[in-house]
Amino acid sequence: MSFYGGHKQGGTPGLLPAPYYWWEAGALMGALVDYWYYTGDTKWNDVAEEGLLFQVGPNNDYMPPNQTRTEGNDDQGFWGMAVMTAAEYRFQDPAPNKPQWLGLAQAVFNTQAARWDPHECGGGLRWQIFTWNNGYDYKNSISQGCFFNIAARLALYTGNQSYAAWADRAWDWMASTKLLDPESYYVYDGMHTTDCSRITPYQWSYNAGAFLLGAAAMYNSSEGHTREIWRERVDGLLNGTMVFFAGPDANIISEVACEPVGLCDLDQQSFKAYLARWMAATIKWAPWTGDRIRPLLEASAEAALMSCVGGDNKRMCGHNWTAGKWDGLTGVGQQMAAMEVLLANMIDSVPAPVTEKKGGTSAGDPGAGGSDMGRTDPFSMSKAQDPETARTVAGRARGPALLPQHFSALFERHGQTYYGKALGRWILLTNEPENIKTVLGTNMYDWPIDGPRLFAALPVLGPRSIFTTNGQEWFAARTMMRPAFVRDQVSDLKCFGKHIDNFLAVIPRDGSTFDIQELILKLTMDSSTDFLLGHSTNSLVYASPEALQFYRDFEYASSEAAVRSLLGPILHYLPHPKLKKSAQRLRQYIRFYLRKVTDKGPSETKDRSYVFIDELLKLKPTEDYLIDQILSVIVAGRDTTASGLSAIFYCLARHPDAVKRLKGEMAQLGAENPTWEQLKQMKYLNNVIKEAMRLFPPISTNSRTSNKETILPVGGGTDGSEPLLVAKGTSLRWSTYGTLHRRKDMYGADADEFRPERWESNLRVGWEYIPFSGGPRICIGQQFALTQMSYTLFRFFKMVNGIEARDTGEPLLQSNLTLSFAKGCMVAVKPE
Ligand code: HEM
Repeated sequence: MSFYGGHKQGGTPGLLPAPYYWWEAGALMGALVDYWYYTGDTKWNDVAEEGLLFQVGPNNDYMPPNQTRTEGNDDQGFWGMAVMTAAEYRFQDPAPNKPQWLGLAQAVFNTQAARWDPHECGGGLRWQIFTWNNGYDYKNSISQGCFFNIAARLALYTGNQSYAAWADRAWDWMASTKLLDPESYYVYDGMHTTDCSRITPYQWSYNAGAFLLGAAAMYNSSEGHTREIWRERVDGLLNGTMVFFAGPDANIISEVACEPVGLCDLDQQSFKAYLARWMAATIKWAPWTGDRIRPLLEASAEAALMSCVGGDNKRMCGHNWTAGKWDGLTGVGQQMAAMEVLLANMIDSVPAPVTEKKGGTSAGDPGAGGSDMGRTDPFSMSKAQDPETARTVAGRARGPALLPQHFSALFERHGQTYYGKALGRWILLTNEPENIKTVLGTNMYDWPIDGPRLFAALPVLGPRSIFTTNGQEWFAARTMMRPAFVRDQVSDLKCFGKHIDNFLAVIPRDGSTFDIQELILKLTMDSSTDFLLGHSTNSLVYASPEALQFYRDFEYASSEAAVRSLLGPILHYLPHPKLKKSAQRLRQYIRFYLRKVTDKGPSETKDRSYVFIDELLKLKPTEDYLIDQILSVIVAGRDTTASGLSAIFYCLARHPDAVKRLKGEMAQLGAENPTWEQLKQMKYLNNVIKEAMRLFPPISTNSRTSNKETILPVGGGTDGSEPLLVAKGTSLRWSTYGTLHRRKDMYGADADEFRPERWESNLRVGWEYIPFSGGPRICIGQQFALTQMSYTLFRFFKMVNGIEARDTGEPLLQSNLTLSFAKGCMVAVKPE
């Protein structure tokens, strides 16, 4: 502790002096927690607590302002692992008004899961968080190791399977890229995203250790066959770890990549501390490993002690333990490593780590870190930051992370209409139905689609689509499409029914957990391509390579488009060859089917009365114009319907009472599949849909930009009740999610609750309920979407008896072009 000055006057708690990096201070705080755990000596507890809390940052997720400029995922990860240990060992809990250990670890996990990057090398976390930092193009094993380690330990501590699913994902990616060689279990340093097959072959002891402990946690929290798999992996990793043991009996830890040649840098001089720390901890969760690990720790501790005779006080430890003497090096890393390996030998005399159910006291916060997720600007801190514009990389795509409380709090703090700054640009935010009515309805020509809203759609849909045009051009596109959505077309359930059959066929009925959102996304892609083109992608059954490519391009293009909408015009004019290529391929796919019809006559699908493409062709538009509009309708209808359906299942999985009522209503219809007219009559079913779309509106936020100086009816004056003069070029944003749709003055004190019954009373809503928007540009596919959703619900609950939520806590939501569950919607069904 002589190196640490954070607890002294003038020092900063949680910081080591230069040249030590911030991450190593996090590791040191973890070492202090270990010191107390093994010895019972509380001397450094307050120092550790102070340091751990001082560095949390304004969003309580270890992204403090003075570090974020250069912060990597591994840096943040080391702090995350330190607080995870504090929760597991029941280290003194902070005062109730302070962030708690478990919640902090969850915050680190959440922000990192949101950075999972499927676009380069098929997944993984980048080393650096921010684009301009050296190392942003590198995916290193320690970043994955920290993430895997925390996810696995959170799964064990909380029992929540979604953490385990992420640990699995991280493991699978490491194994598939061979960064963690599934044969030898060696863990290599990393790879550049420019060449994902070229691995940097260095092996570091902390990589092996981080995966070893994580695998032990996974073993401990799993059952049956999965448990056996993790047992094998623990053994494999332990075998691989042997590469770090040197000396005559190959039983002394050595940093083999640099130590023998005396070239370990300051960071590397501390790595052995973590291998020793995690090997010892592994024994608690995977007890059979003890027989192999104990002798290694004992020999290493003896050797380390021999090196602790250096420095002026003759008590400083060296780095090379195989030398049998002090090697002339001193530092925090050396001290920490020697201490950890010594403590590790006492593993059998300390209590087992606790879990939430078995003795844990640390309070969790599953949604923690949400307001920092995907922050791309290290200078903007939480208070000034508009969470709607934050970016995240999670699950299937990127999007801002959303927390309803956060939105409401912003309006409570600033008033119902206020100016805020997002990524350096001023925008006007409103939660006033009257303002939204003006912008979308009465005064829509002053508020065209432009600015962020336009930049989202342009790269994929081009400048002539119904989504990117205004005035006459928009009107022409809408007029052309309108006949396609008349009642007869919308009520034709034949085409959709086929895809519902495929959807129901892949639902596991043995009570196992699955992600229903993923299946719904496939369902809506299959049905919308079928409806529009007369040919389905068939992703639920057998997809052709072209269809699969279309699916992938679509996912990629919509996530990139969302990012571009946030970053605005600058990014828009920069070349983006990958996105361009994706958009080209999407168009090519549609062109192929279009040409089939133009060459051979109306679509080959004879069992259907109606195919969108056939109808539009009768109007003789140009090919490219038609492609623009077809792609627009896929964008408009596919993810939105999937988002709505996922929200419905999410809510029903938590409300068995509602499922019971729904099934009661369904029972009155008999055994046949319902007609469109019958579905319309089902009051409760329709209220379920309405209520889920209130809480989780698929288009969670929207915007328009003023094309002249204009007036909004409210938001001005000292109390915001007077008209507000708005300058030309103002971007106005509103949010249905979290604010407008949850206004307590409209929906009552239980506005955050799912209660379909609320629609049975005389609840009269106008512009406070706009999942399908309003005014002349109201969603053209509203009836179509509602029919698909109600039919899906009906068929689903005809097949199963109930649905059960398999993820707990606040949902982690993200908003791309549409709202989705960042970690999927994990459920299980009860067969009829
Ligand atoms: C639950 C499902 C759906 C939701 C929540 C939804 C929501 C919306 C919203 C909020 C808008 C207004 C966007 C804006 O003006 O910025 C919109 C527009 C539109 N929607 Fe939907 N939509 C859904 C399904 C569909 C489907 C299935 C289709 C077609 C098959 C569709 C086609 C369109 C089109 C073409 C527009 C543009 C209308 C215009 O600008 O005139 N939507 N939708």
